[in-house]
Amino acid sequence: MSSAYPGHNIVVRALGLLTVLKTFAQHRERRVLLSAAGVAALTLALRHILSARVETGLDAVGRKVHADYDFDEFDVIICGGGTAGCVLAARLSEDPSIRVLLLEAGGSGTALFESRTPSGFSMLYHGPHVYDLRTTAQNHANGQTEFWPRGKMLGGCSSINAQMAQYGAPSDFDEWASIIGDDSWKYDNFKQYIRKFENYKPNPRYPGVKSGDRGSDGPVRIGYNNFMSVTSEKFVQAATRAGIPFSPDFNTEAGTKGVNRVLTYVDEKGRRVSTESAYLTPDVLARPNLKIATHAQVTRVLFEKSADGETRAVGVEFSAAEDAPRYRARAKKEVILAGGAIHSPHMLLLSGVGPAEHLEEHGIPVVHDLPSVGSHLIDHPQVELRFKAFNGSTNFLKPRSLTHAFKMVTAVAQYLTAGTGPLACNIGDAAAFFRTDDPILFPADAFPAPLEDSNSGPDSPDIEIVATPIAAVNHETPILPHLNTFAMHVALLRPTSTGTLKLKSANPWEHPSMDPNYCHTQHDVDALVRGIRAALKISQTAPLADALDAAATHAELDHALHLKSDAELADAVRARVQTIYHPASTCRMAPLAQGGVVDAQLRVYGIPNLRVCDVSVFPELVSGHPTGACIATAEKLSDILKTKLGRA
Ligand SMILES: Cc1cc2nc3c(=O)[nH]c(=O)nc-3n(C[C@H](O)[C@H](O)[C@H](O)COP(=O)(O)OP(=O)(O)OC[C@H]3O[C@@H](n4cnc5c(N)ncnc54)[C@H](O)[C@@H]3O)c2cc1C
Repeated sequence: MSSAYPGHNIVVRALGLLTVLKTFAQHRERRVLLSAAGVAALTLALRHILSARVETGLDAVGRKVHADYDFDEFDVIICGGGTAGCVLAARLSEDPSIRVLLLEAGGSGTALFESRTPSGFSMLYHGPHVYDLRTTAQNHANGQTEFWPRGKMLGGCSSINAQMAQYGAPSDFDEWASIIGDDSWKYDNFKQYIRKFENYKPNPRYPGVKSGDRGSDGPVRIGYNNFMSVTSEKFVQAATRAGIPFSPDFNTEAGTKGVNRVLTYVDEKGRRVSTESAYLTPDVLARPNLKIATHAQVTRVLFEKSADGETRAVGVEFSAAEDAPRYRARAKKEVILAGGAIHSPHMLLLSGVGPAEHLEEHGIPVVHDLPSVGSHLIDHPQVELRFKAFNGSTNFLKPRSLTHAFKMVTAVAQYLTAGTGPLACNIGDAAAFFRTDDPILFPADAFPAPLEDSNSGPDSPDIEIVATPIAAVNHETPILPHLNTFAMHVALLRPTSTGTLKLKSANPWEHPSMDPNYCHTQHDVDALVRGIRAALKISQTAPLADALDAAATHAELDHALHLKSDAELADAVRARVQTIYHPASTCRMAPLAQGGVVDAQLRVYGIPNLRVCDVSVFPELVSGHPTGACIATAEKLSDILKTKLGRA
């Protein structure tokens, strides 16, 4: 249930921090040091947490399911207060005539130190604020299951992501428009919603970013406010020398190819900008027509049939826990699912909307037979290449030695006083975007076999290399923690393998089964092999080559990977593929006959007042990072609904 007072949160968070530090306090001298670190960290936590607010209790918005059928009524109920959900809640409630209820399964993200601090997100991975999900065993990737974290808090994944603000190529959105047959999704029309959320202030240090290309009045602060590691700076220079042009701004009409440090969702005080922090500001939270219930998991949507036989969503059922009371709230006009790529299709299936046969298998009464719910699950697969660096690693953020603890104390002090330093590093601080048919990187004499072109247009990339000043096992545990490490994450942006999401059971508290079908197509393996070749070339180009220890031979390191044949690299891809956290497209916006779940206005086919709005509606995965397109999609739906429902 919701915590009753902010002080409770402060104590819990501070204790969490101290527990982390305590792990390393095994010797007396470390204890002295760590007390200092503990005090600094506690102060930091307090500073970030004081804004925590009392959360709305479930009783305030619903009546118990068995009490009666006279439950509280809203115009719009939003199920999921994540990246898209917070945008919808804030924008729709701008019109005082629209009564909005936002139901979120988790608590507040801004109240969490690990979320607000750009480098801290992986510390949340296996706790209560993140869905600790795993894929099914991957048949084409050595039978492995993959860790798939998803944010369970206001802001959703925008509260735990790597804060990289690159939104996808213009042709990706033109492709969306062509799939759904509606030009309002074309980049030239859709970009107004990107500009609407952006808040970029020109910076003389980055003259290449043209103010006309970036929005300046929106709620989402973007900029180069993150800390940039020395090794990633060298990566940018080496990639340029290896043949990838420098790009002053990844998000322009000219396309998204090139290399640079990344624009981030980090503000000038060095804090993460999530959609909770950007949109659910105190003035928004004070609106009498907006109610937000946290720790409120929607267990199903409620439907009624009208006299003319039309099925309408009339409300939702929700609860704090499996064994806690269930509540209901009534939606007079619209129900919007914004649970993300995993939980929006999950909510649809639990509510009886999906493939009839699959629902019947689990004993769920079929409300509407919609075969494509959960199909077309797609993700960006990646392979992490690991190197020993001479310095510059952020390994010490997970301290393992006295030296690390010293560095940590310095970093905490730097962050506290100036909002910068390694704690303000978003971890993925630089990136290169290019194509597998680039003639400079892949000359025909060395790469004679052409690959299938899976791009959305001639200027969009299909490979991204993300540079990180740390190499980690399972996304969080540093490899060789006593060494400085550096990693390049080679990600395939336009995979042709797709998979499915299905129910494991009719129990809303059991997560569905997710099969992204990694490396099902040979194309995906071959394209990743090319990406790895390019990354290895960059690793051997100055000045990055001089920053990496080419003589390091540990089995966990990839300094000798360039000696392998393509067939050996293909084996390595299947053995090492993992997620870069971008699952999408499980409730696709596409024509019904082509596997669609929602139409161009994000209405679920067959149920006109039930909509889905999050990355699950992406017709195809963008060739970049999904948050920007997700926020813009929510901005667009808000405009559509305010025109339809509002008075103002
Ligand atoms: C570790 C990580 C790093 C990433 N890095 C980047 C990056 O650098 N840049 C980028 O652009 N993208 C990044 N992404 C991807 C991006 O953050 C997501 O694609 C995007 O935020 C998803 O937004 P969404 O609205 O679809 O879902 P989410 O933001 O996941 O929101 C779904 C919300 O619904 C809630 N919910 C779920 N089920 C229910 C229910 N039954 N009832 C009530 N509430 C429910 C959840 O708790 C959550 O708050 C990253 C993701 C992760 C996990």
